[in-house]
Amino acid sequence: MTKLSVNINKIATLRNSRGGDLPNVVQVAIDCQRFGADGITVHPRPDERHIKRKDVFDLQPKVYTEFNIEGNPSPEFISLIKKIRPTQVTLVPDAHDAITSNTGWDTVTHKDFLTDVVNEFQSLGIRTSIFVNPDLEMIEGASAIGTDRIELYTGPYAEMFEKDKEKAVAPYVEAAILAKKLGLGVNAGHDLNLNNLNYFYVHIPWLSEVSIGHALICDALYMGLEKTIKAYKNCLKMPENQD
Ligand SMILES: CC(=O)[C@@H](O)[C@H](O)COP(=O)(O)O
Ligand SMILES: NCC(=O)COP(=O)(O)O
Repeated sequence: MTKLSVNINKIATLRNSRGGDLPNVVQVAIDCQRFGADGITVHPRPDERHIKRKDVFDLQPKVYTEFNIEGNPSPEFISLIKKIRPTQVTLVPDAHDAITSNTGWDTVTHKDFLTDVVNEFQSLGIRTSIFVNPDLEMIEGASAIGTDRIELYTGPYAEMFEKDKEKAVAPYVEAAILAKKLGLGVNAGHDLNLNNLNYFYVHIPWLSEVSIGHALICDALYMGLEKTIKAYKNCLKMPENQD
């Protein structure tokens, strides 16, 4: 079963816009889980533009599904993860001023650094995932590091999907096949939405998890959070006439 982890960064964006506590990030996380989310993802960035360090501590006791924390493994981030002990940590190479994640790791150049970080988190019983582009050399590099999973950066897939869906998904299928062969779990995320998600899932049905935030929260403005989460979960099923 492919799990849906709801990224609630944008709930924090809305809350921060007025400086109060509305919407309440913890209550939304509780409700997302009640509505069927298999996990909650947050990405506490250094500038705290949305999810703040305090949010992560407030969320920790209330996330009873899977808690996935994403971030660039700075000393501050590593310290936070060691205190929180989430289900999973997803390592992303984001620059501090990046508007959003826009590429995966060079797992060859950064092998030694990432190996140390992965070993440290795994020694604490935290599942590790490394954010990568669908580049076979980078998948092999991730395997050499010893990570539990990779997360395929699906921004380019989403962009190409609108023009040529077969061309969009092809490199991801190849990367996911290699990852599976190497014994890596396969997560995916970034710019997945109700339009492109099922096509991606049908071509890579052994996906462990998709983490989705921006489009899901935007859809919820029109459909409501419960109906939206159910709609995204429904995309993670094979069409009825296809076994
Ligand atoms: C790693 C990833 O793709 C997501 O965490 C994405 O970076 C969301 O971050 P923002 O919500 O800050 O755009
Ligand atoms: N890892 C991807 C994620 O958590 C959410 O990305 P997006 O759906 O906000 O683009």
